[in-house]
Amino acid sequence: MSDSPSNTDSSNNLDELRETIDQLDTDILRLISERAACAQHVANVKLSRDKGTVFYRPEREAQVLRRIMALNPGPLDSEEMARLFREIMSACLALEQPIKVSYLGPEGTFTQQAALKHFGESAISLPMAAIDEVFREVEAGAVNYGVVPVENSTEGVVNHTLDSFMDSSIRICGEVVLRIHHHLLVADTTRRDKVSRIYSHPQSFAQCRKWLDAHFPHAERVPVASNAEAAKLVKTEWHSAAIAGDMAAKLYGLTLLTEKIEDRPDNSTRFLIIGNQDVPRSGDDKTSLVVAMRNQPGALHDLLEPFHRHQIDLTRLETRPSRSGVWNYVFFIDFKGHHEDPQVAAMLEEVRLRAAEVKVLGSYPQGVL
Ligand SMILES: O=C(O)C(=O)C[C@]1(C(=O)O)C=C[C@@H](O)C=C1
Repeated sequence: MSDSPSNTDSSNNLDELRETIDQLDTDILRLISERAACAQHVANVKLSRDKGTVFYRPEREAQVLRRIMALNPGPLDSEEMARLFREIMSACLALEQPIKVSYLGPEGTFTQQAALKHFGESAISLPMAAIDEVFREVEAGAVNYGVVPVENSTEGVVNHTLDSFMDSSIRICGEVVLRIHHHLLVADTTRRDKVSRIYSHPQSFAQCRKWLDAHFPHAERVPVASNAEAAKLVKTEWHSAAIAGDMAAKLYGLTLLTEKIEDRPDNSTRFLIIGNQDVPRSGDDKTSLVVAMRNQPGALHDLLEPFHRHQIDLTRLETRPSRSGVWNYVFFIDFKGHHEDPQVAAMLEEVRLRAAEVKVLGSYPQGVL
């Protein structure tokens, strides 16, 4: 079949456009390679200054990503562009030092998704069975960093994570916020009209409660240790479904029977990056503290008053029972700013005078992606 004139025009045009793309790809390839070689030089400079240097620099990564987002001319949106640069930096860092990251597993959990979002695909991610194991691995130096969930916008705080900080010297090096989309998943063998049992993590059941009440009021809800575990179980039972995310669906080859069944469309979870390093200022930081107050009237007011006076923006305040005495409480506080900012340092000085104990868990860049 011969091409009509207009087809010939457009195919010539297509050839030309593809040639342009080839040229651009050649340029991008050269530039990424130059960037990677530059990161290798950076590694040598770091090593020549300090043998025990840390290669991963959260504050610098946040600055790189923020700059790219600000410069982005489009048409790709800034988040998409930052994700591409995230992967380039991840590969550059892996040239300097392969980074090992433990996360609350098993494979396919939202925490793994958060770890990949933060560190990129070049990091080596290792699943742990429990939050305290993630802490232990980091403390023991078996991995460089850990990723644990800390709060969900629908379900609130993850107490296990807060409690683990009380007996540990671990620092917070970063945060990452993930939009959480839950799907109803089935296997090829599932009889879709006969679903009588649904597996999921208790938090996910809570986040999809209204949808389940409306669509599966009679199905048995079976809580399991993780969404990935729920996805695995579905493979073995013809009358069961699971609630889990994209990663678990992909990992276990399940089909999305209904997508995005979470009750709140803005459902998101915040994860913390834990490690052994103090992170310098990035220009847009947060700090987390744990504070024990003496058990006396007005203690909470006394604690918060310096924050107010120094105009420091609190982003979270949680109370947990202390482990050292009955009816003693500690406060977990997040606020905007870095502990080296003069205003924050002055405020902390005053809080230290009022509190029985203050521990700075870390100052770290606000989540960028
Ligand atoms: O600037 C550095 O310290 C680098 O090592 C380079 C680089 C990058 O690729 O931009 C890589 C890893 C660090 O975590 C931060 C940035």
